Amino acid sequence: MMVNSQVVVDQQVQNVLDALKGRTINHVYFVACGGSSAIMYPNKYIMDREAKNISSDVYSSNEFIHRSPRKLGENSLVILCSMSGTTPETVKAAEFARQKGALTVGFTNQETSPLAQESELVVKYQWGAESIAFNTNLGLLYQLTMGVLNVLEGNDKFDKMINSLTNLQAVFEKSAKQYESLAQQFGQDYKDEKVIYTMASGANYGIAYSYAICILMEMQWIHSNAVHSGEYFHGPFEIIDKDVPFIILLGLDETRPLDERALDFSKKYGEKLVVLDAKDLDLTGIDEELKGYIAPLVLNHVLRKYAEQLADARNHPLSKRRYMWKVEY
Ligand SMILES: N[C@@H]1[C@@H](O)[C@H](O)[C@@H](COP(=O)(O)O)O[C@@H]1O
Repeated sequence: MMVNSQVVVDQQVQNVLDALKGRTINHVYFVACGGSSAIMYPNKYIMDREAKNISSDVYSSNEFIHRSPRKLGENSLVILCSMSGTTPETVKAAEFARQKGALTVGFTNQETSPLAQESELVVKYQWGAESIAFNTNLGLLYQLTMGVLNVLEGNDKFDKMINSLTNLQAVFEKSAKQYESLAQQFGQDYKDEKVIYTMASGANYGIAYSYAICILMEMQWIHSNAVHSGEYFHGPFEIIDKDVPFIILLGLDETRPLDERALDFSKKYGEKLVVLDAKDLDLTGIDEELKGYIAPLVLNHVLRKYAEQLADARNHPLSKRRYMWKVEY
Protein backbone atom coordinates (compact mmCIF):
# COMPACT_ATOMS: atom_id res chain seq x y z
CA MET A 1 0.00 0.00 0.00
CA MET A 2 1.26 3.48 -0.71
CA VAL A 3 0.04 6.98 -0.17
CA ASN A 4 -1.13 8.72 -3.33
CA SER A 5 -2.04 12.31 -2.41
CA GLN A 6 -4.48 11.66 0.47
CA VAL A 7 -5.68 8.23 -0.51
CA VAL A 8 -4.11 4.86 0.00
CA VAL A 9 -4.40 2.63 -3.01
CA ASP A 10 -3.26 -0.99 -3.14
CA GLN A 11 0.43 -1.18 -4.11
CA GLN A 12 -0.15 -3.74 -6.88
CA VAL A 13 -2.84 -1.54 -8.42
CA GLN A 14 -0.51 1.44 -8.08
CA ASN A 15 2.14 -0.51 -10.05
CA VAL A 16 -0.32 -0.95 -12.91
CA LEU A 17 -1.24 2.73 -12.82
CA ASP A 18 2.45 3.65 -12.93
CA ALA A 19 2.91 1.42 -15.98
CA LEU A 20 0.11 3.33 -17.74
CA LYS A 21 1.71 6.73 -17.36
CA GLY A 22 2.91 8.07 -20.72
CA ARG A 23 1.19 5.22 -22.55
CA THR A 24 -1.68 5.71 -24.99
CA ILE A 25 -4.57 3.43 -24.15
CA ASN A 26 -7.77 3.71 -26.19
CA HIS A 27 -9.52 0.47 -25.25
CA VAL A 28 -9.83 -1.65 -22.14
CA TYR A 29 -10.69 -5.34 -22.54
CA PHE A 30 -12.04 -7.18 -19.49
CA VAL A 31 -11.39 -10.87 -20.12
CA ALA A 32 -12.28 -13.88 -17.93
CA CYS A 33 -14.62 -16.87 -17.56
CA GLY A 34 -17.59 -17.66 -15.32
CA GLY A 35 -17.62 -15.95 -11.96
CA SER A 36 -14.40 -14.15 -12.77
CA SER A 37 -16.06 -12.75 -15.90
CA ALA A 38 -19.19 -11.66 -14.05
CA ILE A 39 -17.17 -9.37 -11.77
CA MET A 40 -15.98 -7.49 -14.87
CA TYR A 41 -19.51 -6.35 -15.76
CA PRO A 42 -19.85 -3.57 -13.16
CA ASN A 43 -16.40 -2.33 -14.19
CA LYS A 44 -17.63 -2.01 -17.76
CA TYR A 45 -20.64 -0.11 -16.39
CA ILE A 46 -18.30 2.33 -14.63
CA MET A 47 -16.22 2.71 -17.79
CA ASP A 48 -19.32 3.45 -19.86
CA ARG A 49 -20.58 6.02 -17.38
CA GLU A 50 -17.26 7.72 -16.70
CA ALA A 51 -14.91 7.39 -19.69
CA LYS A 52 -14.81 10.29 -22.12
CA ASN A 53 -12.62 8.65 -24.74
CA ILE A 54 -11.62 5.15 -23.71
CA SER A 55 -13.96 2.41 -24.85
CA SER A 56 -14.23 -0.99 -23.19
CA ASP A 57 -15.58 -4.50 -23.64
CA VAL A 58 -16.15 -7.62 -21.58
CA TYR A 59 -15.15 -10.89 -23.26
CA SER A 60 -15.36 -14.52 -22.27
CA SER A 61 -11.72 -15.60 -22.61
CA ASN A 62 -12.06 -18.09 -25.44
CA GLU A 63 -14.30 -15.81 -27.46
CA PHE A 64 -11.74 -13.04 -27.04
CA ILE A 65 -9.14 -15.24 -28.74
CA HIS A 66 -11.41 -16.55 -31.47
CA ARG A 67 -13.15 -13.25 -32.25
CA SER A 68 -9.77 -11.53 -32.13
CA PRO A 69 -10.86 -7.87 -32.04
CA ARG A 70 -9.08 -6.02 -34.82
CA LYS A 71 -8.44 -3.05 -32.56
CA LEU A 72 -6.47 -5.15 -30.03
CA GLY A 73 -2.87 -3.96 -29.99
CA GLU A 74 -0.32 -1.81 -28.24
CA ASN A 75 -2.92 0.80 -27.32
CA SER A 76 -5.00 -1.76 -25.45
CA LEU A 77 -5.14 -2.59 -21.78
CA VAL A 78 -6.26 -6.17 -21.19
CA ILE A 79 -7.44 -6.97 -17.67
CA LEU A 80 -7.79 -10.71 -17.08
CA CYS A 81 -9.05 -12.55 -14.02
CA SER A 82 -8.86 -16.13 -12.85
CA MET A 83 -9.17 -17.11 -9.20
CA SER A 84 -7.09 -20.24 -9.67
CA GLY A 85 -4.96 -18.68 -12.40
CA THR A 86 -5.21 -21.99 -14.24
CA THR A 87 -8.33 -21.66 -16.41
CA PRO A 88 -6.72 -22.54 -19.77
CA GLU A 89 -8.84 -20.15 -21.86
CA THR A 90 -7.88 -17.20 -19.66
CA VAL A 91 -4.19 -18.13 -19.56
CA LYS A 92 -4.22 -18.39 -23.38
CA ALA A 93 -6.05 -15.08 -23.66
CA ALA A 94 -3.25 -13.39 -21.71
CA GLU A 95 -0.65 -14.92 -23.99
CA PHE A 96 -2.66 -13.90 -27.06
CA ALA A 97 -3.08 -10.29 -25.85
CA ARG A 98 0.64 -10.00 -25.12
CA GLN A 99 1.51 -11.25 -28.57
CA LYS A 100 -0.65 -8.46 -29.96
CA GLY A 101 1.37 -5.92 -27.96
CA ALA A 102 -1.31 -5.09 -25.37
CA LEU A 103 -0.51 -4.33 -21.74
CA THR A 104 -1.79 -7.30 -19.73
CA VAL A 105 -2.82 -7.35 -16.08
CA GLY A 106 -3.69 -10.66 -14.45
CA PHE A 107 -5.95 -10.69 -11.40
CA THR A 108 -5.62 -13.94 -9.49
CA ASN A 109 -5.66 -15.50 -6.06
CA GLN A 110 -2.57 -17.53 -6.93
CA GLU A 111 0.47 -15.38 -7.62
CA THR A 112 2.64 -18.17 -9.04
CA SER A 113 -0.12 -19.49 -11.32
CA PRO A 114 0.08 -19.75 -15.13
CA LEU A 115 -2.04 -16.61 -15.49
CA ALA A 116 0.37 -14.68 -13.27
CA GLN A 117 3.25 -15.92 -15.39
CA GLU A 118 1.59 -14.97 -18.69
CA SER A 119 0.55 -11.49 -17.53
CA GLU A 120 2.93 -8.54 -17.56
CA LEU A 121 1.53 -7.22 -14.30
CA VAL A 122 -0.14 -9.21 -11.55
CA VAL A 123 -2.67 -8.27 -8.91
CA LYS A 124 -3.13 -10.92 -6.23
CA TYR A 125 -6.46 -10.67 -4.46
CA GLN A 126 -7.84 -12.18 -1.29
CA TRP A 127 -10.73 -14.61 -1.27
CA GLY A 128 -12.74 -16.38 1.39
CA ALA A 129 -14.17 -15.76 4.82
CA GLU A 130 -11.10 -13.92 6.13
CA SER A 131 -10.77 -11.52 3.18
CA ILE A 132 -11.23 -7.78 3.52
CA ALA A 133 -13.53 -6.07 1.00
CA PHE A 134 -10.78 -3.64 -0.14
CA ASN A 135 -8.50 -6.56 -1.13
CA THR A 136 -11.01 -8.83 -2.87
CA ASN A 137 -11.21 -9.23 -6.65
CA LEU A 138 -14.00 -6.66 -6.94
CA GLY A 139 -12.38 -4.28 -4.44
CA LEU A 140 -9.10 -4.27 -6.35
CA LEU A 141 -10.73 -4.19 -9.78
CA TYR A 142 -12.71 -1.10 -8.81
CA GLN A 143 -9.49 0.55 -7.65
CA LEU A 144 -7.93 -0.22 -10.99
CA THR A 145 -10.88 0.82 -13.15
CA MET A 146 -11.21 4.17 -11.39
CA GLY A 147 -7.42 4.52 -11.35
CA VAL A 148 -7.22 3.96 -15.12
CA LEU A 149 -9.86 6.67 -15.62
CA ASN A 150 -7.91 8.96 -13.29
CA VAL A 151 -4.49 8.45 -14.87
CA LEU A 152 -5.63 8.52 -18.50
CA GLU A 153 -8.48 11.02 -18.35
CA GLY A 154 -8.11 12.90 -15.07
CA ASN A 155 -11.37 11.51 -13.66
CA ASP A 156 -11.84 13.03 -10.20
CA LYS A 157 -13.76 10.18 -8.56
CA PHE A 158 -10.65 8.09 -7.87
CA ASP A 159 -10.02 9.39 -4.34
CA LYS A 160 -13.70 9.01 -3.47
CA MET A 161 -13.61 5.45 -4.74
CA ILE A 162 -10.54 4.51 -2.70
CA ASN A 163 -12.01 6.05 0.44
CA SER A 164 -15.36 4.33 -0.12
CA LEU A 165 -13.68 0.96 -0.66
CA THR A 166 -11.71 1.50 2.55
CA ASN A 167 -15.07 1.70 4.36
CA LEU A 168 -16.64 -1.22 2.51
CA GLN A 169 -15.76 -3.99 4.95
CA ALA A 170 -17.86 -2.36 7.68
CA VAL A 171 -20.76 -2.10 5.21
CA PHE A 172 -20.35 -5.80 4.35
CA GLU A 173 -20.49 -6.76 8.02
CA LYS A 174 -23.60 -4.67 8.69
CA SER A 175 -25.37 -6.04 5.62
CA ALA A 176 -24.59 -9.64 6.56
CA LYS A 177 -26.18 -9.07 9.97
CA GLN A 178 -29.16 -7.25 8.51
CA TYR A 179 -29.96 -10.09 6.11
CA GLU A 180 -28.99 -13.03 8.33
CA SER A 181 -32.49 -14.23 9.16
CA LEU A 182 -33.83 -13.41 5.68
CA ALA A 183 -31.06 -15.54 4.17
CA GLN A 184 -31.96 -18.39 6.48
CA GLN A 185 -35.62 -18.05 5.55
CA PHE A 186 -34.66 -18.09 1.86
CA GLY A 187 -32.83 -21.38 2.35
CA GLN A 188 -35.88 -22.96 3.99
CA ASP A 189 -38.46 -21.54 1.57
CA TYR A 190 -36.60 -22.29 -1.66
CA LYS A 191 -34.76 -25.51 -0.89
CA ASP A 192 -37.07 -27.68 -2.97
CA GLU A 193 -37.30 -25.42 -6.00
CA LYS A 194 -36.22 -26.90 -9.32
CA VAL A 195 -35.73 -23.52 -10.98
CA ILE A 196 -34.86 -20.05 -9.68
CA TYR A 197 -34.39 -17.11 -12.05
CA THR A 198 -32.39 -14.00 -11.27
CA MET A 199 -33.00 -10.51 -12.64
CA ALA A 200 -31.14 -7.19 -12.60
CA SER A 201 -29.77 -4.49 -14.89
CA GLY A 202 -26.99 -1.93 -15.13
CA ALA A 203 -24.19 -2.24 -12.58
CA ASN A 204 -25.95 -5.20 -10.93
CA TYR A 205 -26.50 -7.41 -13.94
CA GLY A 206 -23.16 -9.23 -13.50
CA ILE A 207 -24.16 -10.18 -9.96
CA ALA A 208 -27.44 -11.70 -11.17
CA TYR A 209 -25.51 -13.47 -13.93
CA SER A 210 -22.96 -15.07 -11.62
CA TYR A 211 -25.69 -16.07 -9.20
CA ALA A 212 -27.51 -17.89 -11.98
CA ILE A 213 -24.56 -19.64 -13.62
CA CYS A 214 -22.18 -20.14 -10.67
CA ILE A 215 -24.29 -20.41 -7.54
CA LEU A 216 -27.53 -21.94 -8.77
CA MET A 217 -26.43 -23.98 -11.80
CA GLU A 218 -22.81 -24.84 -10.96
CA MET A 219 -22.92 -25.14 -7.19
CA GLN A 220 -26.54 -26.16 -6.54
CA TRP A 221 -27.57 -27.87 -9.80
CA ILE A 222 -30.76 -25.77 -9.83
CA HIS A 223 -32.05 -24.60 -13.21
CA SER A 224 -31.60 -20.90 -13.67
CA ASN A 225 -31.13 -18.02 -16.07
CA ALA A 226 -30.13 -14.44 -15.50
CA VAL A 227 -32.76 -12.18 -17.01
CA HIS A 228 -31.90 -8.58 -17.80
CA SER A 229 -34.69 -6.34 -16.49
CA GLY A 230 -34.77 -4.54 -19.83
CA GLU A 231 -35.22 -7.81 -21.69
CA TYR A 232 -37.87 -9.14 -19.31
CA PHE A 233 -40.76 -7.76 -21.37
CA HIS A 234 -39.33 -9.20 -24.55
CA GLY A 235 -39.74 -12.87 -23.72
CA PRO A 236 -39.00 -13.95 -20.15
CA PHE A 237 -42.08 -12.34 -18.56
CA GLU A 238 -44.24 -15.00 -20.21
CA ILE A 239 -42.89 -17.43 -17.62
CA ILE A 240 -43.87 -15.47 -14.49
CA ASP A 241 -46.57 -17.13 -12.40
CA LYS A 242 -47.46 -17.71 -8.75
CA ASP A 243 -45.08 -20.66 -8.44
CA VAL A 244 -42.08 -19.39 -10.44
CA PRO A 245 -39.26 -18.07 -8.23
CA PHE A 246 -37.38 -14.92 -9.20
CA ILE A 247 -34.58 -13.18 -7.31
CA ILE A 248 -34.89 -9.52 -8.31
CA LEU A 249 -32.12 -7.02 -7.59
CA LEU A 250 -32.88 -3.31 -7.39
CA GLY A 251 -29.81 -1.18 -7.77
CA LEU A 252 -29.01 2.45 -7.06
CA ASP A 253 -27.51 3.20 -10.45
CA GLU A 254 -29.11 4.94 -13.40
CA THR A 255 -30.86 1.80 -14.67
CA ARG A 256 -32.97 1.32 -11.53
CA PRO A 257 -36.20 2.30 -13.38
CA LEU A 258 -35.78 -0.84 -15.52
CA ASP A 259 -35.69 -3.03 -12.40
CA GLU A 260 -38.67 -1.22 -10.87
CA ARG A 261 -40.77 -1.74 -13.98
CA ALA A 262 -39.89 -5.45 -14.04
CA LEU A 263 -40.64 -5.79 -10.33
CA ASP A 264 -44.02 -4.04 -10.64
CA PHE A 265 -45.10 -6.49 -13.30
CA SER A 266 -43.70 -9.49 -11.44
CA LYS A 267 -45.65 -8.53 -8.32
CA LYS A 268 -48.92 -8.58 -10.28
CA TYR A 269 -48.54 -12.15 -11.51
CA GLY A 270 -45.86 -13.75 -9.38
CA GLU A 271 -45.65 -14.63 -5.70
CA LYS A 272 -42.27 -16.24 -5.19
CA LEU A 273 -40.26 -13.05 -5.44
CA VAL A 274 -37.06 -12.50 -3.49
CA VAL A 275 -36.42 -8.79 -3.74
CA LEU A 276 -33.08 -7.36 -2.69
CA ASP A 277 -33.29 -3.58 -2.83
CA ALA A 278 -30.03 -1.67 -2.43
CA LYS A 279 -32.09 1.21 -0.97
CA ASP A 280 -32.47 -0.90 2.17
CA LEU A 281 -28.70 -1.16 2.70
CA ASP A 282 -26.78 0.94 5.18
CA LEU A 283 -24.08 2.42 2.94
CA THR A 284 -22.54 4.73 5.53
CA GLY A 285 -18.99 5.55 4.48
CA ILE A 286 -19.68 5.14 0.77
CA ASP A 287 -19.52 8.35 -1.21
CA GLU A 288 -22.97 9.50 -2.37
CA GLU A 289 -21.84 9.70 -6.01
CA LEU A 290 -20.52 6.14 -5.97
CA LYS A 291 -23.36 4.32 -4.25
CA GLY A 292 -24.76 3.07 -7.57
CA TYR A 293 -21.38 1.54 -8.43
CA ILE A 294 -20.76 0.01 -5.04
CA ALA A 295 -24.25 -1.42 -4.42
CA PRO A 296 -23.49 -4.54 -6.55
CA LEU A 297 -20.56 -5.43 -4.29
CA VAL A 298 -22.79 -5.31 -1.24
CA LEU A 299 -25.66 -7.17 -2.91
CA ASN A 300 -23.14 -9.79 -3.98
CA HIS A 301 -21.98 -10.16 -0.40
CA VAL A 302 -25.56 -10.53 0.84
CA LEU A 303 -26.42 -13.00 -1.92
CA ARG A 304 -23.46 -15.15 -0.91
CA LYS A 305 -25.12 -15.56 2.50
CA TYR A 306 -28.33 -16.58 0.72
CA ALA A 307 -26.29 -19.15 -1.22
CA GLU A 308 -24.73 -20.57 1.95
CA GLN A 309 -28.13 -20.93 3.59
CA LEU A 310 -29.62 -22.55 0.50
CA ALA A 311 -26.71 -25.02 0.33
CA ASP A 312 -27.15 -25.88 4.02
CA ALA A 313 -30.90 -26.34 3.74
CA ARG A 314 -30.47 -28.57 0.66
CA ASN A 315 -27.55 -30.45 2.14
CA HIS A 316 -25.68 -29.74 -1.11
CA PRO A 317 -22.33 -28.05 -0.35
CA LEU A 318 -21.31 -25.14 -2.58
CA SER A 319 -18.11 -27.05 -3.35
CA LYS A 320 -19.89 -30.05 -4.89
CA ARG A 321 -19.26 -30.63 -8.62
CA ARG A 322 -19.84 -33.56 -10.94
CA TYR A 323 -18.00 -32.37 -14.09
CA MET A 324 -15.96 -29.26 -13.22
CA TRP A 325 -12.31 -30.17 -12.58
CA LYS A 326 -13.36 -33.86 -12.60
CA VAL A 327 -13.85 -34.95 -16.18
CA GLU A 328 -12.34 -33.81 -19.45
CA TYR A 329 -13.89 -30.66 -21.03
N1 LIG B 1 -17.72 -20.26 -10.28
C1 LIG B 1 -16.46 -20.25 -10.96
C2 LIG B 1 -16.55 -20.83 -12.35
O1 LIG B 1 -17.43 -20.08 -13.10
C3 LIG B 1 -15.21 -20.88 -13.03
O2 LIG B 1 -15.28 -21.55 -14.28
C4 LIG B 1 -14.19 -21.54 -12.20
C5 LIG B 1 -12.79 -21.26 -12.70
O3 LIG B 1 -12.59 -19.91 -12.58
P1 LIG B 1 -11.23 -19.14 -12.40
O4 LIG B 1 -10.68 -18.90 -13.79
O5 LIG B 1 -11.63 -17.85 -11.74
O6 LIG B 1 -10.29 -19.95 -11.57
O7 LIG B 1 -14.22 -21.14 -10.84
C6 LIG B 1 -15.44 -20.95 -10.15
O8 LIG B 1 -15.96 -22.14 -9.70
